[in-house]
Amino acid sequence: MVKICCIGASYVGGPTMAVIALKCPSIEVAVVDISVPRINAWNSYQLPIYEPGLDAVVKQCRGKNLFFSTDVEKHVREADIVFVSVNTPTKTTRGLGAGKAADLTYWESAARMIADVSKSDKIVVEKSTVPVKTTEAIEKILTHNSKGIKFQILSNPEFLAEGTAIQDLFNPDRVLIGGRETPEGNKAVQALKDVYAHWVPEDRILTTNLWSAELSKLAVNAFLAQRISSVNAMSALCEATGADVTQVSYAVSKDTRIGPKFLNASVGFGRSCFQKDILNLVYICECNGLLEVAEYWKQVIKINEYQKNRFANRVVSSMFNTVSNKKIAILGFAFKKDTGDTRETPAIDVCKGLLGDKARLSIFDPQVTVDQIQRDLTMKKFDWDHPLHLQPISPTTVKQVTCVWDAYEATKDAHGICILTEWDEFKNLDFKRIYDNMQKPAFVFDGRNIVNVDQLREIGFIVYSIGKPLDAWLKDMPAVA
Ligand SMILES: NC(=O)c1ccc[n+]([C@@H]2O[C@H](COP(=O)([O-])OP(=O)(O)OC[C@H]3O[C@@H](n4cnc5c(N)ncnc54)[C@H](O)[C@@H]3O)[C@@H](O)[C@H]2O)c1
Ligand SMILES: O=c1ccn([C@@H]2O[C@H](COP(=O)(O)OP(=O)(O)O[C@H]3O[C@H](CO)[C@@H](O)[C@H](O)[C@H]3O)[C@@H](O)[C@H]2O)c(=O)[nH]1
Repeated sequence: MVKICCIGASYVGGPTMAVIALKCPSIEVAVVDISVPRINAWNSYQLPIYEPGLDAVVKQCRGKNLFFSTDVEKHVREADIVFVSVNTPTKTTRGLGAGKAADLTYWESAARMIADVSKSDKIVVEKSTVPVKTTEAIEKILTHNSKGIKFQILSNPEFLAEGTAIQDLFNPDRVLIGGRETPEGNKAVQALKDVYAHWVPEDRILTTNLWSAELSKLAVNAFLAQRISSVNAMSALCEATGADVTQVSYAVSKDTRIGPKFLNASVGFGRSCFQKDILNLVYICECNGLLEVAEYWKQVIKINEYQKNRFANRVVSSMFNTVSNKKIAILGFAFKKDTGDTRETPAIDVCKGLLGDKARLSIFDPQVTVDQIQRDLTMKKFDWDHPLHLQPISPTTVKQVTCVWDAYEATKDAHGICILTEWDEFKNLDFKRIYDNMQKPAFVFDGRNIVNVDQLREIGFIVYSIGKPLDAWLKDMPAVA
C-alpha cells in the first residue's frame, strides 16, 4: 500500500489530503502538524477550518485511510510520498528581502526534519507556494545529509480557493507537476500522476520542469489579482463619471478573449495569497534586475490598498466628514464568503481606518470568532507601503469594538452599515426592520455590491455601492483617497 504523509494540516493540507484519501482508497494518508490543538480539532466533530463539503469527505475516510497526527517524524519516516504544505508567509522581520520575499523558515525546518528521520527513498512534493528555484535549495538540504537515501523533489502547486476548496479539488482546472528532467525525475512525476489519475482526467494533468511549475503558481495569482485591481480601478472612474461598474464589467466579460470570471468590483481582495505571492514575484524580479517588471506587478497591490482606503474615506466623508463616536455596523469580516479565514481581509484595513477616526464598531460575521477579530485589529501590520492609519491600534481603541452574533443586533442604533463580506445571508436581511432601528440619516456602504440599491433607497437609506452612480447625497461629498 502506497503511504502518503502531508506536513501541514491547514487550509491546503487538510482538504487536499482528505480528497486524495477519498478518491484513492488504496492509499494510506497521514496529515501531520506540530500544532496539537489543530490536530485535535481534525480528530473531533468541530474541524479547525470551515469549508463547505469538507465535513462529509473527512467523515467518510477518517480512521480508514485518513489519519491526523502530531507524530510528524513517524509518519514522514514511513511515507513513500511526503507533501510539504507548511506556511510560506512574507518575510516581515528585518533582513534581506524583508517585506517582500517569502519566509522559508518553516519549509527549511520541514526539509531538515525529513532528511534527519528518513530511512528509505522518498518523493518530496512541494505543495506550499514558494519562490522560483526553492526546490533547488530544498534539494541541497535533503541530499546534503541523506545517508545514501535518494530523494526526488517535485513541485505540485495548489490552486484551490477557500470556500470552494472541495469542488476545486474534485474538479480542478489542472493539476501541475514539475520535476527534474532525468529518468529518476520522470519516474517520480509518474508516481504522483498515478495518484491524481484516480479522479483527474489525464489531459488536465500537466507536467513541466520544476521552475515552470513554481513560477506558474505565482503567475496565476498575479493574473487573478490583476483582474480585480483592474476592475477596481475602473470602479473609481465609474463613480467619477456616472458609469456603472457592473454594466462595464459585464460588457468587458462578453469579450471571449477576456471572459466573465474575477471581474467583480469590491472593497479589495484579501487573503495573504494574492498579496504575498505578488510581493514574492516582485522580489524575484528585483533580484533579477527587472525593475520595470517589478513595478508593474507592485501596482496591482497598490490599487488594492487604494481601494480599501477609498472605501474607508468614502464612509467618513459621507457622514459629514466624521465618524467620531458614531456606531458603524460591520457586516462580514472574513476575506470572502464561506470561510472563517481573515488573513489580510480588507475588513482589517477598513475597520482600522474607521477606528482611526474614532468610530464605534459593532462587528458581525457568521464564521469569525470575537478572539480572531480582536487579534486581527491589534496585530501589527507589516509595513511594505502602508499609510500610517493602518499601523497597530491602541488597547483603548479596541474598546471601541464590539462583536455580536446577529446582524440585527449589530445594526441597532447604528448610524451606518458597512458590508465587507458577501455572505448570502446578508442579501436576505429585513432592511426595513434594520432601517427602523437605526439613527437617521441611515447609511449603507456596500463593499461587495450585494444589496438591491433601489429597494434600500425606497426604504430611506442613503446607499453607496462600489463603482455605481452616486446617491445625490454622496455626489456633493467626494471621497479623497
Ligand atoms: N490557503 C489557500 O487557499 C492556499 C491555496 C493554495 C496554496 N496555498 C499555499 O499553501 C501553503 C499552505 O497554506 P495554508 O493556508 O494551508 O497554510 P497555514 O499557514 O494556514 O498552515 C500551515 C500549517 O503548517 C504547520 N507547520 C508549519 N511548520 C511545520 C512543521 N515543521 N511540521 C509540521 N507542521 C508544520 C503549521 O502549524 C500550520 O498548521 C502556503 O504556502 C500557501 O501559500 C494556500
Ligand atoms: O471578482 C472578484 C473575485 C475575488 N475577489 C476577492 O479576491 C479575494 C481572493 O478570492 P479567491 O481568489 O476566490 O480566494 P483565495 O482562497 O484567496 O484563492 C486564491 O488564492 C489561492 C492561494 O494561492 C489560489 O490557490 C486560488 O487559485 C486563488 O483564487 C477575496 O477577497 C475575494 O473577495 C474580488 O474582489 N473580486
